[in-house]
Amino acid sequence: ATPRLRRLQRVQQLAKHLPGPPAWPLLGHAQLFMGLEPAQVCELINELAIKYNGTFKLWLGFNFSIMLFNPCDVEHVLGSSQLLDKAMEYDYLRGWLNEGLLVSRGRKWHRRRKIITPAFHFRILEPYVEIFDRQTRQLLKQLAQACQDQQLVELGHFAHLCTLDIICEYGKNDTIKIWLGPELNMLIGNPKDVEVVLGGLRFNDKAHEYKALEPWLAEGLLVSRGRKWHKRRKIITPAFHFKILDQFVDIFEQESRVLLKNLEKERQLDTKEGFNLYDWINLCTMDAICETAMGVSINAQTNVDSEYVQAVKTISMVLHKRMFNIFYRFEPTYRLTMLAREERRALNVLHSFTEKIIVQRRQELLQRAGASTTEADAAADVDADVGAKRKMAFLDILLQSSIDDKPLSNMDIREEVDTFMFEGHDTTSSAIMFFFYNIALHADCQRKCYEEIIQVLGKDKATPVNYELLNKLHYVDLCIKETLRLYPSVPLLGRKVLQECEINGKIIPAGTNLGISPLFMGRCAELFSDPNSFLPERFDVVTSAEKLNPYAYIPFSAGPRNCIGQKFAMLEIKAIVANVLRHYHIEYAGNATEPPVLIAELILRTKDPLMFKLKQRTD
Ligand code: HEM
Repeated sequence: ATPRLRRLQRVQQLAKHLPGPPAWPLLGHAQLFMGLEPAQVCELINELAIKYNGTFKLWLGFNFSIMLFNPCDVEHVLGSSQLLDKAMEYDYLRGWLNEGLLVSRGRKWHRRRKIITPAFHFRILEPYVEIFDRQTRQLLKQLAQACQDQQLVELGHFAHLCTLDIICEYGKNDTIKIWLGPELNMLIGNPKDVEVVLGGLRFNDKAHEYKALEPWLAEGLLVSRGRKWHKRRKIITPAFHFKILDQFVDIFEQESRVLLKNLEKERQLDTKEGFNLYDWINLCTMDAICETAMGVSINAQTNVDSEYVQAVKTISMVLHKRMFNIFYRFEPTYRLTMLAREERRALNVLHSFTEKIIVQRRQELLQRAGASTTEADAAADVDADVGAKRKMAFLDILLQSSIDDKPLSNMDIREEVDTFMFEGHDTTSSAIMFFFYNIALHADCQRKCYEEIIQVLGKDKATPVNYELLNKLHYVDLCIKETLRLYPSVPLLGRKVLQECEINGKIIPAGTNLGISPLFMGRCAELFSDPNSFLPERFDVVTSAEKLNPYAYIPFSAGPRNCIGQKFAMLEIKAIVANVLRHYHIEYAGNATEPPVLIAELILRTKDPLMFKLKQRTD
């Protein structure tokens, strides 16, 4: 027998004498845990501990564990200087923590522990107490408010915001480091450093967190790197040319008309608590991006239950969870979760849909290339079975592009189209929702927006918006910019340092993650006067005294890897808000004196939905 087999035989021999539930061949006790929710796993372990008097064995396949609940046993293990190595389950942490103190062993652990211990000396901890105190008071205020409102208090959430505030406290105005195990993260808070990072191509690689996007977006523009990114960016840039955007305004117009119908139903319901505007806007922006990116209508606004719409919603939820919940970060354990199963199902729907459209459109283009001009024109008017229409700039440009004289494969195109789908709808809907929130709270701003819209578009509500008219909405433009300062749709950007480098005198080691927060910078008093007030005029180049630093205001990021879709986004937002505002006066139905609790995930959102009421305009 091999040494491994001999070891297993020995384990099996000794295990026989230990208490524990009966085991199945090969599976061991794994079947006991299959399909259980995390809370049920804890309950089961608790029951087994009681049943077997504090000590029991568990076979998970060939993996043998003993669970110890008896204080004498616990003392023996934790008090020992021999039993210092961590269990196999900790290996999943290595992808993130590498050999940080938590998982390291032997001599390495000893040495590290020795040098890290002084960092927790009371003299070092003492100055932190003031920060804990201040942040806890803030936490208490939130809790007191929650009790007053008789809400159920979700402590975990408040605690999370409190720790975020502590980090921001350190980072005020500057660049700070945060160690997560051996992984160094730098949070960059000053525009000079931001300029070095975003202003060139040296820091073009995205941070580790973006990996969660790969199952859906593969190597699309948002996550790709190096030469691939360069070449793709070059061929995609023309897709956002103003002549192409001009055609899309029709789509924005049509989709906002459908939105108006849905809003009218909500207005007629006229409930006391108002309604969640975000959900309707999100469906509207999903319709708009689907039609502009792929040329097909999914009719999300009229068919919320469609498989594709549900899959987009599922995948957005999965991405949020994977990026921000540590339990879903480690691939091997993640693969076994229900979430992973949901993700696989949703990806299958999304990828098959995109592929079908690409294949079909490629064939159409080939047929048209081989046909005479009149035949081609006739074919151009026929919609295919998935409802393909003629305005297909994004997909068309990709299909007609080549890199190194080779056309892009279906997979190449799919990743870019999926990237548009992802980047192009939650971002704009978040911006539109916060826009309405801000102007609902600032009656004067709402009035000015409305007056400008009427002045530019005229009184006839049936007049469609177009590219030229939207560009004349100057005051609306200022309100959108100010909204994105206070509520940037992408609250955090991350880059990875591949080689040791210098940022304004600071030497940054290779492997560091760089974090830049448009949300934090947008509210920094050193960068914006009266930062918490909604003051759209600050962006007016003619009247504003404030000179804005392009690296302080970065909702669309900045530099060569900025948002490629920003002009598209501004047009779409303007088309939707202009159409809604000329029909309705917007009222905020929540508590206007309390700012919403923000959750800075992949896309900025509020803890509770923002609720609105609408009043039909009769003038
Ligand atoms: C208010 C709306 C939007 C905001 C605030 C926004 C913001 C951003 C930000 C901050 C980035 C940089 C991300 C990073 O470095 O990790 C980005 C990248 C990107 N955005 Fe947007 N975006 C918006 C709308 C759109 C739309 C409508 C589209 C497409 C139609 C789009 C397509 C992209 C793409 C493809 C990238 C990746 C560019 C690259 O890496 O070269 N975005 N966006």
